[in-house]
Amino acid sequence: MSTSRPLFVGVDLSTQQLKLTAVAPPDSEGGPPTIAWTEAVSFDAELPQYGTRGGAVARGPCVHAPALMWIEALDLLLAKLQRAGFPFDTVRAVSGCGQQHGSVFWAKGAARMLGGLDPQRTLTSQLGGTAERGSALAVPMSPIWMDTSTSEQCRRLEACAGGAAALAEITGSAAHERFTGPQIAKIFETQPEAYARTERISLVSSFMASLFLGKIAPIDAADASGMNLLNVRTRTWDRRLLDACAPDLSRRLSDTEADVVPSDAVLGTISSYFVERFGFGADCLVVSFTGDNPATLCSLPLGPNDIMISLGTSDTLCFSTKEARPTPGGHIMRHPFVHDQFFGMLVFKNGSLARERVCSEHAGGSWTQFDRLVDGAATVAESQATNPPIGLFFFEPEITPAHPGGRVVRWQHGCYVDAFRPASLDCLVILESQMLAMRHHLEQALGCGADVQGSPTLRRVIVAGGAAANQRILQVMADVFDAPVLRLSTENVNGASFGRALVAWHAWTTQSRAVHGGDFGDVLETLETTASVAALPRTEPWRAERLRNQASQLALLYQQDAV
Ligand SMILES: Nc1ncnc2c1ncn2[C@@H]1O[C@H](COP(=O)(O)OP(=O)(O)O)[C@@H](O)[C@H]1O
Ligand SMILES: O=C(CO)[C@@H](O)[C@H](O)COP(=O)(O)O
Repeated sequence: MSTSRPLFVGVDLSTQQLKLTAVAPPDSEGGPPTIAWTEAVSFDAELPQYGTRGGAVARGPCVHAPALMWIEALDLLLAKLQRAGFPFDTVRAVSGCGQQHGSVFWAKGAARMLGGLDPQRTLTSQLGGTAERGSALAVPMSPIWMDTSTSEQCRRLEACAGGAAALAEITGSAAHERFTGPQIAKIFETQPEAYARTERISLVSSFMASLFLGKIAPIDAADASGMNLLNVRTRTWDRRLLDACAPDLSRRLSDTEADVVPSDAVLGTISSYFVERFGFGADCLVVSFTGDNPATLCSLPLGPNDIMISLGTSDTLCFSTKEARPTPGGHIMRHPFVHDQFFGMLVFKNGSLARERVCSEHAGGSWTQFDRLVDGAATVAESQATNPPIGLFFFEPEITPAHPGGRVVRWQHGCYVDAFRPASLDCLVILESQMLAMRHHLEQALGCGADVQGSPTLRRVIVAGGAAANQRILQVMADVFDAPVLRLSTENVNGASFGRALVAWHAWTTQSRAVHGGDFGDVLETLETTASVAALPRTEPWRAERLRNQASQLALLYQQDAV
């Protein structure tokens, strides 16, 4: 074992990139851990041969990603680190996460292939299949969270449970097209031979863990909550729901006594492939991987009455809750580190990509120019407090509220318009509409009994994700939620991989009974010193009036445009 400063790694296989953060524990006990290294591979730009846009291949409602691209991204990520002199031998533990709900179908023989990889060759060249042996993947294109093609399977699953509310009572969510159970059902129905050839099914998170582990990794409780298959209270598969999706599903999902493992469980040591090819220590631990949203929860010092908003490809809003009280449009999932608790989540699909679209239409794709247009519109906002413009920017099918998409609705001067005057008002109004939509749906969720009390007792919003770099977005967020918006230090650009690096550290110290050993919550508390206020709510009365009017008009647009 190397004697230099130990590092702990978090890997995030999200929608558009594979990212890695390595953290070093604090020099003195009690301080915050520091980021020692970051690296990323962008799917579209660095692996163009797979033809993805925003990390996905879309054909109508079917949105998939090539699982082999994800494998090649790991080859590339580690090769980049190797070229940069990354000290692999100092890594004591690896954990990680992945975009939620997506599934990887391992072909028969895949587990054997994972356990016998040749360190002289890349993962891609071996798992992608060779002349001598087939691919490790039974289904090359993995359905991902942006897929909306499983409405029929969703209705069937709800019928099997006794309705949408009954399914939500069991699994924490009504049936959602992107959830893994309906997706598996569709693969079974449309590709029965591929399903028959499937040895195991992983989530994107447990798929990445499997590569590091050299065997198929178990699914963790937090990410399993996004499948419509897990009884969210007992943490066991609901056999009736499994059978409603596909035959012999249970043995394809787990092979151990427990159906799912805690999201911070130590799964074993790293595969000898990584030891021999890159120089990881043979005793480097692999700690359970989870979904990217629960992973972000592992990176923020979230206190009572705080909410987390992650602005990744999707916009998501999460809060901790002691009780599982599912809400109609939201999700209740197992908490990633407080094992007897849950978290509530609202997901908005038209998040960053919708903002990017507006940015490209009006600002030529430059965020600096976009910001100028937001500022320009903000100077006249005061004069529009009584009858302010508002819109629905549903370019893609929306999750919250459920909407088929392909539609932008603009409301100005009391009527529907095709374009705002000036057209660049889109830049400010999309931000206001997105944030007001979050608040609207949070209030509905709170009405159903979440622990967070809501404005005005909402204490803080803590943000993460790529778009959290944008000050204009955070200012509108602070105004709408009427609460301070905090961000961790700007170098901490990827909360999800950072959070999992912290989990890796905590799991290692707990296992080795070394320095730390306390609660994971204590680790997160040390991060308070790195959090700073990025935006405070502005208090001019006209602004409150504008937002109030926009909120009521938005609720009306929802009703009028309801499907
Ligand atoms: N300055 C900015 N302003 C607004 N959005 C931004 C800015 N910088 C990055 N983004 C957005 O961040 C998104 C990527 O965030 P990220 O958290 O890396 O996504 P994911 O984890 O889903 O791959 C991009 O789609 C981009 O639109
Ligand atoms: O579908 C969901 C959560 O339910 C998405 O939030 C995915 O988990 C993708 O995450 P990002 O890549 O946008 O972070």
